[in-house]
Amino acid sequence: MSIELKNISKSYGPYQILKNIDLTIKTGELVALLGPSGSGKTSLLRVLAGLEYADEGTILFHGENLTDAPIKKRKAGFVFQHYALFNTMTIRENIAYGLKAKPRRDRPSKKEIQEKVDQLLHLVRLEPYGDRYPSQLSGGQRQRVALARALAIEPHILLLDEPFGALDAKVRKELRLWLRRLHQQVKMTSLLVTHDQEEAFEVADRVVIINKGRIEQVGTPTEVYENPANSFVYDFIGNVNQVRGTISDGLFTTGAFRIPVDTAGQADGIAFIRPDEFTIQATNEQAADRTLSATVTHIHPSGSVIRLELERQDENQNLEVEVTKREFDKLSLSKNQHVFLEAKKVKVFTVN
Ligand SMILES: Nc1ncnc2c1ncn2[C@@H]1O[C@H](COP(=O)(O)OP(=O)(O)OP(=O)(O)O)[C@@H](O)[C@H]1O
Repeated sequence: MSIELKNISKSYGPYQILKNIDLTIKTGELVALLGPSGSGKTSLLRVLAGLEYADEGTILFHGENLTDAPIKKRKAGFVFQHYALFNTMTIRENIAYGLKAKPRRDRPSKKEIQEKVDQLLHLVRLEPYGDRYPSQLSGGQRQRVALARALAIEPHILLLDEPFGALDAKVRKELRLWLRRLHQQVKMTSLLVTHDQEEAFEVADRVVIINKGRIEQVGTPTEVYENPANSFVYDFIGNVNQVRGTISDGLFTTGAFRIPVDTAGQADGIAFIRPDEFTIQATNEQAADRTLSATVTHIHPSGSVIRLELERQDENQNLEVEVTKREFDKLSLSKNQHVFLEAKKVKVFTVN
């Protein structure tokens, strides 16, 4: 089941919270909607599900116009952050709930329901827990039950709103790998809402970055990480150093650092450089134009990657650099040492 959103807009009173959203989700694709708090992720999901209606625009489910159709017609399975399991029902009963609640003519037989529940318990790896109650499971296990329950009705699309948001970091990590594998098995067209960049990048086929109700970029995790479309996306996805400077006649300059840019004329600019995109030169001479002069202020020796804090010598600015343990040992860096940082990859945006 493919989904197409065309020019979707929505306001609450004077506040426009979704602005001309165009998005296509292909059949069987898992797309993550990623953005800061209040950016409109949940609102978009609700409009898609039929829990809210858009003021403008069209929603197509496999080519069929369901813009004004009620929730039922869209056949969506939901999983929310807070496990809405029925506490007085066993896990089996919880999973079977949606099937038992069907009108008699659509309802599968008792035996079919039992078989379906067995299959789903197997799919979410909870076979031994079918006769327990939700309070006897861990948070992660309960979310797996919630997913099994959502899948029981054989939805056309799966909508996941921060499904692992209430769980601790370790369980979240396990569950997102598990979700990835589950999705490979069931291949259900799915939309995952999250504000966690790592989660979106690890789980999704494609990522949609949303900010203030507008889509900033859509792409595979690699495309978005390697080629952020604008300064918002660069800043939002992962750690990045932002170095302010000026653009003049095709050259971005800050201190002795200069690199060519496509922008013509004069403007203020910001160069974005990720911490792992520097080469450290422990020499006394500046070897290249794209080099910043800096002093090591802190060394955080944490595992195979060493994180360094440095202070620029020509400006009052701190920089963050990451090097492999191997490179760090080779350079034998120490606190207060002066180095040059050569930027291997830089992206400059003009400041509006
Ligand atoms: N029923 C409502 N009435 C008025 N404003 C609303 C309503 N629901 C959401 N909003 C506003 O719409 C904007 C987008 O909210 P939404 O819940 O979609 O954001 P979100 O990206 O899902 O945020 P979070 O990650 O914090 O859940 C927010 O500014 C919010 O205050």
